[in-house]
Amino acid sequence: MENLQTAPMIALNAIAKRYPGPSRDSAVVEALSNIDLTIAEGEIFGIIGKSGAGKSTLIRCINLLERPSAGQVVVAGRDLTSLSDAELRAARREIGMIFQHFNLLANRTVFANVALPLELAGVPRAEIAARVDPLLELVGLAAQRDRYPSQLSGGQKQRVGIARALASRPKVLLCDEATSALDPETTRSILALLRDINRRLKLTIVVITHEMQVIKDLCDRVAVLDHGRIVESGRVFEVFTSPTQPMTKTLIADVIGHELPEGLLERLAQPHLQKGGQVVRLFFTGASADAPLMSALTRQFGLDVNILHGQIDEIQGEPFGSLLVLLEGDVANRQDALTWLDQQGIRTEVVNVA
Ligand SMILES: Nc1ncnc2c1ncn2[C@@H]1O[C@H](COP(=O)(O)OP(=O)(O)OP(=O)(O)O)[C@@H](O)[C@H]1O
Repeated sequence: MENLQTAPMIALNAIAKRYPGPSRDSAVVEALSNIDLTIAEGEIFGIIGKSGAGKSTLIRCINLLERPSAGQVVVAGRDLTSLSDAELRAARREIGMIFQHFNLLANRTVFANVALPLELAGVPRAEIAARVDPLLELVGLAAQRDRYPSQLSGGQKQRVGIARALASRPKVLLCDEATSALDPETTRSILALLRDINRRLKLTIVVITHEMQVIKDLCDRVAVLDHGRIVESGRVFEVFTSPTQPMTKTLIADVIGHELPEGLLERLAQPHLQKGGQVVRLFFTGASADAPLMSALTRQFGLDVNILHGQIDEIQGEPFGSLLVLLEGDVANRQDALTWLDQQGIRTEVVNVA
């Protein structure tokens, strides 16, 4: 079986990027500091961070649209920072890029937009047609072949962008806020297309976005940037369900629903709820989400369990969620139950509602 961990497609080694400050006397802007990142062949990797964290700078360092002030950028085994201009132009053909505002040429048809990188690379006419038509088929735009960008929807324009990026048969696709200008339904269809081409072409995809739902639906791994540094990284499931850094928690708060609904805590503060009981939040991930816990708490520890609130979600088929329960019963038994839950791999949080 193929092991994606063995072949790094992208390695960023100790990357730094400094920009001159806005005026002669102002301090240098440290847009990126000491970035080490390895992305495996065939992976879909997300980079998130607040505005100004350095996401655009980082993704543009991967194809050297921005030249790092220090460090090495290795793509498909080649150190791009050591190449001559001509070598770099050739190496860039292995790295496609798509953009938030599509960047299509208005006076060219769909076909001619996709053909452009091949024309620039001197590919013969007959071969261009033989390569572009299957790409239009792949992105679902065969019927729009001779239309102009102004005659297309946003989603169709991004499909042209994707086909154009794929024209030079890249190994890596960089996506710079590629769905941020699209409505949710169109976003889903573009993400499905990206997943499809990732699988069919074994394309390595790097995504920067402020849309956490995109990371949740699309990416295998994610890195969190804060002030130009990677503060947390790992599998999307781990990072989103067990974030360790405050910045990560802030970024994912809306999409993961760790916050309890407004008004619920107020209702919980009612004195009769608290008498002889304790409000506890149980966090489930993966296999533990399916375990028959409630009956175990009742049978093994003699507790009454009332479910007050619950939510279940999944990240690419892996379930996770939380349950807010009122545990009633003997204090020692409640304590034993919490210890037991911990041993079952269930994180618990006693909710202070006083
Ligand atoms: N060409 C430039 N000259 C000077 N400073 C720059 C330049 N490009 C970016 N910066 C600065 O570098 C830092 C990182 O910017 P960057 O655009 O990479 O962040 P970002 O995370 O992509 O933000 P956003 O989500 O708002 O696009 C910011 O402080 C920004 O002002």
